[in-house]
Amino acid sequence: MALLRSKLRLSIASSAPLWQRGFATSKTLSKSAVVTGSGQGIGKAIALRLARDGFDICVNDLEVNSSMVNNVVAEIQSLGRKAIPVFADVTRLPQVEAMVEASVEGLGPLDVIVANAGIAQVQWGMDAQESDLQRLFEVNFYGVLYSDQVAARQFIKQGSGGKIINAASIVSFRPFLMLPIYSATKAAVRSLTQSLAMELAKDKITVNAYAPGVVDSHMWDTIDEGMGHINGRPKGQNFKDTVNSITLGRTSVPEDVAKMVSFLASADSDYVTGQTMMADGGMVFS
Ligand SMILES: NC(=O)C1=CN([C@@H]2O[C@H](COP(=O)(O)OP(=O)(O)OC[C@H]3O[C@@H](n4cnc5c(N)ncnc54)[C@H](O)[C@@H]3O)[C@@H](O)[C@H]2O)C=CC1
Ligand SMILES: CC(=O)C(C)=O
Repeated sequence: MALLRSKLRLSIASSAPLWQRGFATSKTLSKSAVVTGSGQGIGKAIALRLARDGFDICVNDLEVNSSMVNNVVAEIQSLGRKAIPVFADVTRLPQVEAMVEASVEGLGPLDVIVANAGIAQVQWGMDAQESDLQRLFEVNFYGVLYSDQVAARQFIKQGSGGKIINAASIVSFRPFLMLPIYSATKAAVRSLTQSLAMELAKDKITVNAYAPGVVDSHMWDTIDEGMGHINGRPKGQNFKDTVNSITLGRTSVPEDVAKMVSFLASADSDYVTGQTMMADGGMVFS
């Protein structure tokens, strides 16, 4: 029965064009998604939202975060969807390859990858060292590129297209003071998203990115603390201060971002590619 189901999934996946496949619900054949860096924060919210949308989820993060990952997996399973934990460092191509392989093995054909894993570092551009550049670009750019490449190869092998969704930021459009190298990595992700959209359209693969504004997550805890070291503001103040430049008058929560990613992962976005879509409460108007 399981074999039949997986053969059925494969034949549906490979025979119907993406735009005819529509949404899966828990009662229909499911789709699957890999979400990198989904042990916490925005990635976790995306993983849970996509699970609610009907996806089975490969939950990825670094092994050091295994307990968080296992909790996300359990939460998804309690929603009635399949989930598997895969510990992989997205800066290492062989680990990304093994991650996608494990996802296909455990959950069936891949439909969506969300290249979400990222890190930030507060500093002045004038102080940035080679090791800072290396670390930030390795995770935020190489990690996204490797995830996209490996997923795209899998989509091409399956022959039915797919959706690549990258983590950009509003700093892809306009850098934040004290986040110069981080901002440059996110501008690079926006550019890569456009290039791969052009390159992969012939394979029925769309490539888009989401650009959050200020999101209450572990990342902003570290940004707030780092900025505090530079400008002396007390803990939490740099985060709070951002509200002054948010049109909707509040910082965001990971679920605000997950709603946009849900759209980008759905059939409703089939005619959208090469876009970096902002979910920032109106901080940057493009
Ligand atoms: N928090 C914010 O305000 C914003 C975040 N973003 C982007 O959204 C994405 C998610 O951010 P948050 O959830 O806020 O961050 P977070 O720090 O809360 O979570 C990021 C996750 O990525 C994982 N990760 C880091 N390096 C990894 C690696 N090499 N391999 C696998 N996993 C790795 C971390 O362990 C962590 O669990 C990032 O790409 C970030 O740059 C963009 C705009 C705003
Ligand atoms: C961390 C980040 O990208 C912003 C815009 O806050």
